[in-house]
Amino acid sequence: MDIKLQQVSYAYSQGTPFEKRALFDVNFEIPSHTYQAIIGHTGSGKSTILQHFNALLKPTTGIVQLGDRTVEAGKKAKDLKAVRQRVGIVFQFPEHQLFEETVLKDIMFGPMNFGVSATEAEARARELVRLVGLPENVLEKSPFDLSGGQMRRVAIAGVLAMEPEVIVLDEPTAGLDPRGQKEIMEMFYTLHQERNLTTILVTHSMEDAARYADNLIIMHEGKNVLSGTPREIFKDIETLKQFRLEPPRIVRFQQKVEKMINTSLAKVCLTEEELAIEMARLLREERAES
Ligand SMILES: Nc1ncnc2c1ncn2[C@@H]1O[C@H](COP(=O)(O)OP(=O)(O)OP(=O)(O)O)[C@@H](O)[C@H]1O
Repeated sequence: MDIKLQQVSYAYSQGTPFEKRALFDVNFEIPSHTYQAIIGHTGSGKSTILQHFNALLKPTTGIVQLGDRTVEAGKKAKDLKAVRQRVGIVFQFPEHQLFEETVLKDIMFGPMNFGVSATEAEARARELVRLVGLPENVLEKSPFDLSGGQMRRVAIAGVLAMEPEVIVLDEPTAGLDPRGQKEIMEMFYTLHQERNLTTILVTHSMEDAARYADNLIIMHEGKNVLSGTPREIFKDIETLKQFRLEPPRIVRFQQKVEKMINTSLAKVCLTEEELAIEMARLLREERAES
């Protein structure tokens, strides 16, 4: 399902003395099956936008198109329940929302609430605990007896149990150790590839945005100011600085190397592996010349 925002503005507490405009005429489209990263400095409007992806917030002005459903300022939208099944949101620290006595019940809760049979919901839970990297015996445990990292995985399994077409990830690795962070990011990338899951990652990590996303949407002061592939976006460090963003460490390192050897590499490298390959190519060319 495609998501399209047209001239979307949003104000918190509209019409009160506390009114706070958080989005201004935001326009972009997220085609099905793509992996998008939304990046921007603190307060740029990322969390406000993501709540429009399943109509938790409705625009103050403008139109949000969620597949065949239209959410429009001042109009009543039909059948948002179906949209909420199709778009799963993994909020920051999703483990805070766990509440059932057992992991099994917690993962089954969402699908059963949407009319899935207990047998089917249990089958999904058994498959998903494995997929998120937990042993099957956690199913009978209380979620509150698990470690923070394990609780995070249970909460993610609960969102996946709804079998969404789109998954929205709000800083999904916040607070995890580096190994846990990598495992979770790799798991979502595998899901994106193997199940064609449209993935929207809201992140402060330029490294994750560079490594995983097909396209980046840059937010600044409530507006979408820039969009493009990671290579396009991270090529222009000066523009990024205007939006108070820095490119990934590896791109900054490449710049340092280029200054040292007084040569530009053929492309912006987004990972250490890419930079190593480019440097090896340079060495081969130099050997061939001499
Ligand atoms: N519930 C709220 N009531 C009033 N203003 C809010 C509320 N939530 C967010 N804001 C304001 O809206 C603006 C956008 O906030 P938002 O949380 O969407 O930004 P963000 O890019 O997600 O920030 P962060 O990276 O810190 O999570 C900010 O100025 C923020 O202070």
